Amino acid sequence: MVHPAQGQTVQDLAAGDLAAPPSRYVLRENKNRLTTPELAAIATIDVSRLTATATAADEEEAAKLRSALQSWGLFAVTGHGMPESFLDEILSATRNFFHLPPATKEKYSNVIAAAAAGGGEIDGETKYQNEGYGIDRIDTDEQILDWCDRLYLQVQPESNRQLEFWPPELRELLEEYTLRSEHVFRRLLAAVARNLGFNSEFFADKVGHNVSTYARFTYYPPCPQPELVYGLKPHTDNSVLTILLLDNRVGGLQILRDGRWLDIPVLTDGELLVIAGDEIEIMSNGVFMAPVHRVVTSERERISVVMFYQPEPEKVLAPSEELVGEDRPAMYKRIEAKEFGDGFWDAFAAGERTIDFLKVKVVEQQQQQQSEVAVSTSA
Ligand SMILES: O=C(O)CCC(=O)C(=O)O
Ligand SMILES: [Fe+2]
Repeated sequence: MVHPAQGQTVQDLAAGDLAAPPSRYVLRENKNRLTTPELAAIATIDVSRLTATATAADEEEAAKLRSALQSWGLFAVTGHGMPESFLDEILSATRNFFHLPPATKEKYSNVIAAAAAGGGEIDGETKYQNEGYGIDRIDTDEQILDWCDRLYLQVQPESNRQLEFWPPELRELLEEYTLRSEHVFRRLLAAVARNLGFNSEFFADKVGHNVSTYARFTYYPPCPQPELVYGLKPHTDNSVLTILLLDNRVGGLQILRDGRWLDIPVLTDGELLVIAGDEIEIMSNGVFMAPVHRVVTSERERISVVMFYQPEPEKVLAPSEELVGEDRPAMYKRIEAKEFGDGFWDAFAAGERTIDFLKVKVVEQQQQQQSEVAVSTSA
């Protein structure tokens, strides 16, 4: 059972002049920052140069994209056509939203029936819905909580928008950002397909033309002892690709590479970050891997605005047949995009990757069978 008081936002908690974070947030082992991580040397890709009729110079950009996806699974993006002033406006509006009085933000609460059910306490437990403002879902008393609050909204398809969760001061900006960042997503998806030798529409057809897009505005309050907590625990994204607009003042995003955590540098103003998600890993049969990443906090507040591009719910996620062969067996089982998406939150609360939590990866089983065969033949 989860104590209802756990539904308190981190921002309210942090405003209470704490000497140390409460134990629910404190990591059991020091998994966080014993040493100062190195900076990740990530590539910057000019998306305006990712075209189907590429010149030799543009081919270089496409090659850079492939190498970035295969090495890091993440890269910075320029040439997206959005003015720096527009991105700044989104960041400022996001900061302003989180600085509104608690009672104003409560109107968008992700606690189910906050008003009707007396703070959302149902059968002694706090119930959360995905969309809205608050903390991420708590499933168990053992769960170590992340040092962040968020506003989570479905932005596409438009017919699925639950506008009662949309703060008026973010609405127009989000509408425009949704259109513009989908353009970037589509361009990248086409380039990723061409990179693997397919036509531009190859992945677009698989994910559908009516993608499910979610926006996550995250606020990481200043933390009195940042080394004890996660801003956001290690995870991979539930997305084909994720487009991130990051705080241009404070870093904190880290990526796991070869067993070590590396800092993603604060981006140059006007740049976006792109991360490969679980769905592209499955569809590419592991040619492109979703990188494990996390956020560490500091004594300074930090914000991010993240767009997750997911396939239409009824689409089936599976390794593309063209990428499966004798030398590369299918590494993932087929799974409906909706089932995969629903599993994400269970997995996230449990601190696991959805791919592992839902047992979508099959390669280990095959390897296990092979090693069993090896053992029985050598015996
Ligand atoms: O805030 C960030 O920098 C990254 C957030 C993130 O990884 C996510 O929302 O999935
Ligand atoms: Fe993420």
